[in-house]
Amino acid sequence: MYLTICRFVSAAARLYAHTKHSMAYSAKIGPSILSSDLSCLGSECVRMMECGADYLHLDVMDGHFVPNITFGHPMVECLRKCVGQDPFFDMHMMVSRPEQWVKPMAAAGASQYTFHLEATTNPGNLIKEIRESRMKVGLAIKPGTTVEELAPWANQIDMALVMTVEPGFGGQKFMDDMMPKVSWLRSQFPSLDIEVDGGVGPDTIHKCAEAGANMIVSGSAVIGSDDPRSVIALLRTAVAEAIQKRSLDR
Ligand SMILES: O=C(CO)[C@@H](O)[C@H](O)COP(=O)(O)O
Ligand SMILES: [Fe+2]
Repeated sequence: MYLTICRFVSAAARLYAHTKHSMAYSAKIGPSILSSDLSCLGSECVRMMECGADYLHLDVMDGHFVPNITFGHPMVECLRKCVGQDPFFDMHMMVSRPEQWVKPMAAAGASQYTFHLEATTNPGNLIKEIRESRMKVGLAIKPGTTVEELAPWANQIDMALVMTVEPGFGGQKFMDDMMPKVSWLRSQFPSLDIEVDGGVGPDTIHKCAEAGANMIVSGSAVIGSDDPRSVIALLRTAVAEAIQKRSLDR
């Protein structure tokens, strides 16, 4: 009897340790507010947080790196004042000179600075500058960039963003053929935060979750829904279940 209890306790401890290790990352849903009524950005951010968002994904476009213009750090500063200190701002910097906006974005209240690998010749230096500005570091790749190009930086960043559309516009069709990039990254970097962005919603979330993404950006599917709270919950459940399954399979 004593032996049976000991075996049970040690198996439970192993399972706990295993799960704890593989749960180094968790399911997080970040609505992209680009899809909302841009005249009401502050209240839309508040509404998304009230609907259960884990973070807010803010798309900055400069009309040069991508063929569209959105907003810059003055808007981020206003949004920070509007929502308070708590919400995590993931800045998706679709800009040609990402070095230029590190300090202004940090001062405006950005939490994470996600820049594009294609936009800089010196990712190492940019990573250092972002850290010195006390923000987390995200590194994004466009659909045409291979994941092997991102890999050398993966141990220095907090999050890798695999774009699942060509950056520039919300409401585009999800590109399934980006999923092997996510699977490869998950296999090589088991505890890295991996984000997907573009065309992600209830119809495409399972592919992202199974491939190993844990940070999910969703614009039109969440913001355009009559019930954003349920969509956010559905997306999070799909990702959490996939994480749990992976931890049991290992
Ligand atoms: O960065 C981008 C587009 O460039 C995204 O963040 C989109 O804004 C997401 O919107 P949906 O594709 O989910 O509608
Ligand atoms: Fe984005």
